[in-house]
Amino acid sequence: MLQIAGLCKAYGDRPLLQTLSFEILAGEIYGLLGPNGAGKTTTINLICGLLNADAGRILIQGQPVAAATKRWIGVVPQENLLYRSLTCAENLAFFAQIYGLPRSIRRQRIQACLEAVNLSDRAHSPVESLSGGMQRRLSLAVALVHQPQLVILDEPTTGLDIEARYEVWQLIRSLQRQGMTILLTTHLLEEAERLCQRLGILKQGQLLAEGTLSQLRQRIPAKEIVVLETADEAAAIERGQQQGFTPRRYGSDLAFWIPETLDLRQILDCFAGIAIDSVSRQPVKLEHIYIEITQAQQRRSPAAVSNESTLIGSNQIYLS
Ligand SMILES: Nc1ncnc2c1ncn2[C@@H]1O[C@H](COP(=O)(O)OP(=O)(O)OP(=O)(O)O)[C@@H](O)[C@H]1O
Repeated sequence: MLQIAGLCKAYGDRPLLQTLSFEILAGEIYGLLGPNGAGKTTTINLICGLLNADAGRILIQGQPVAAATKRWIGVVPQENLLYRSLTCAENLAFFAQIYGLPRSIRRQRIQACLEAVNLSDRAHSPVESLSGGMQRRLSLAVALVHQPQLVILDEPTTGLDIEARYEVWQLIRSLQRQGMTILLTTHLLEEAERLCQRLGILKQGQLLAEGTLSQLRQRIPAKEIVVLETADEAAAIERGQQQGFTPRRYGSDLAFWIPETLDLRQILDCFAGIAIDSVSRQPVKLEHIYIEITQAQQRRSPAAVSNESTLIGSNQIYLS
């Protein structure tokens, strides 16, 4: 559906995208992940034809970006681009007109789009009276009005509460069921883990890794991750390494990759003689993989692991 090959883009003399290449298959949800400033929105703007590349190629259904390909794409930008004083139906009518939808089908498309995002009962409500979640759903309806084949969602649930987020996730899945291809950027790794079939991890304009979750998971050869709280971290790191555990720091947590499944008693036995205040065990999650990939360059030694703060949920077991 979408092929990107050798894409380069600089802002002034500052290179941003550096020979970026990836492909999105028809019907999949592809997650483009990466830290702030990695180049995700720039990539989206290039796909939409809002920016011109310095080098490289973008093909949408085999066609280079042009007026025709723009009609195949629906975009939900990071910020909702809605007319706040107009109603939901009026906003959709405006964008339907911009896309040149014939008057004869406009009304029916507007109704279908409102229905698709569960806003039929708010058709005549002004945007400014809608909750944040409803406004986000209306943005999605706007992106669908011209029946695109590729839907691009730039951080679709940032700032939404959990219920609104679930609703948007449900909508995204229903778009996929209807045969649409979806490119999604997000900082919410749980969102990516739940929705995306394949993921690309972008940093400083380069794709550091790409694949399904299970392919990316191979970056961490561990059955589980154990987080220890101890006053004697140096001794714990040394002991962990002697046991074949790989130490990592996630935020302020000292963690170890455990290559086999051990019960709590076996874990404690491995650290016998070291005062351990608590042990928590976690499955390997996308958060761990993402940190491993994006911080690989910064890591100097196993103990000097990153201080970048990332919180990872845990089932903490406190001892005594
Ligand atoms: N028009 C522009 N002129 C100059 N620099 C720009 C322009 N647009 C973006 N940048 C810079 O390019 C870098 C990448 O921006 P971009 O918005 O593509 O990143 P991103 O991965 O989407 O980040 P975020 O996750 O914060 O949205 C940033 O440092 C940004 O400040």
